[in-house]
Amino acid sequence: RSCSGYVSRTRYLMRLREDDEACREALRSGNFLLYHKLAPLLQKTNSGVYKLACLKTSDLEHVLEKVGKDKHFVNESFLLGCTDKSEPQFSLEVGDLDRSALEQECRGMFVDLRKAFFMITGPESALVAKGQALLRWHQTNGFCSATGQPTVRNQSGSFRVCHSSGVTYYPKMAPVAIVLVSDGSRCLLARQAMFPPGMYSALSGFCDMGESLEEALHREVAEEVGLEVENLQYSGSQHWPFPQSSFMLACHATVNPDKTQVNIDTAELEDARWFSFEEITEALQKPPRNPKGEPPVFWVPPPYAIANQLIQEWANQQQLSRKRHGLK
Ligand SMILES: NC(=O)c1ccc[n+]([C@@H]2O[C@H](COP(=O)([O-])OP(=O)(O)OC[C@H]3O[C@@H](n4cnc5c(N)ncnc54)[C@H](O)[C@@H]3O)[C@@H](O)[C@H]2O)c1
Ligand SMILES: [Mg+2]
Repeated sequence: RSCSGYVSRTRYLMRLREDDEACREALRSGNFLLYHKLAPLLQKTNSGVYKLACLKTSDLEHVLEKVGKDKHFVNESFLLGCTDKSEPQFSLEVGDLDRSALEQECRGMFVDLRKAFFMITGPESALVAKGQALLRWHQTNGFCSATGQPTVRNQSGSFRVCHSSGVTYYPKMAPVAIVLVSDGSRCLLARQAMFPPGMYSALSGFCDMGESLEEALHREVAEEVGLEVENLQYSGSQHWPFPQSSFMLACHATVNPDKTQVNIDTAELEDARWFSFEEITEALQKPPRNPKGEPPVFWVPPPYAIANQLIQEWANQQQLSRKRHGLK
């Protein structure tokens, strides 16, 4: 076998996506994430931290039986991926079943994704977001927008098809450009009125149809703060589940240090300000969110958000150049 574990897992998933029969077979040895009206099921571990609940097929069938649902309901699941051991992972919406009975049977609780996402960590956050995104997409694409006829899913859930028009629909993400603008010694962060008190983030905006990432970045910065950016540098990307599936494409950019006067689009932003290296390093060390009742202090998005990665990279870069110039 010349295939690496990664390649063989990828090929296996490819087959499950395309081959209904193979996917139905895989449901027999699956790991299932449950969602109740899109809220994922979490379980508290012995050490008191929360983890994503993951049920084996036989456990899920047992739970379904207990709450009075046919075990074939398992077939309504959607394929998400597979574990390192090539165990297929699925998500299943159980919103029509009794919530507290399920919670009791599974010894867990359904938690709104906005909370759950930050209660669990690392790769599990990405998985729980992906599971919800796929369920939501299927729930909102049940009909063909050309004919109004019902669409039919394949077994894995990698697409839906309208047999009347022949149109195939694939799950979608909306591309978003996010950019951390620097003037060389300060970086520009902004807040929307709906952000939690005190939180500032990098500038962002949905890409328009037909636009490149570069065009979207230039346009968003011009629209939101009235500046012209240059020296775009790609940093990374992530799927972001709020409010719905966004595909975040993150870059750094600079402005001429003589042209830093911001002119805020107040319809979009409540505030936009330049922050010093010292302010940023302090914010990066602060735990997110203010204790209740205290006046808002400046803080930045938590580590899992790609905005945090951009801010962290900028701070590292500043630190390096300060060292080079003999500053502390
Ligand atoms: N992960 C992160 O670090 C991070 C940081 C900042 C923003 N975000 C995400 O980026 C996305 C865009 O943020 P924004 O508010 O700056 O966008 P934005 O500046 O484009 O403003 C949002 C407005 O754009 C319009 N719009 C255009 N296309 C849209 C589409 N496909 N879906 C929804 N609205 C669309 C709507 O009128 C909406 O009110 C959001 O999903 C947000 O949660 C993620
Ligand atoms: Mg924006």
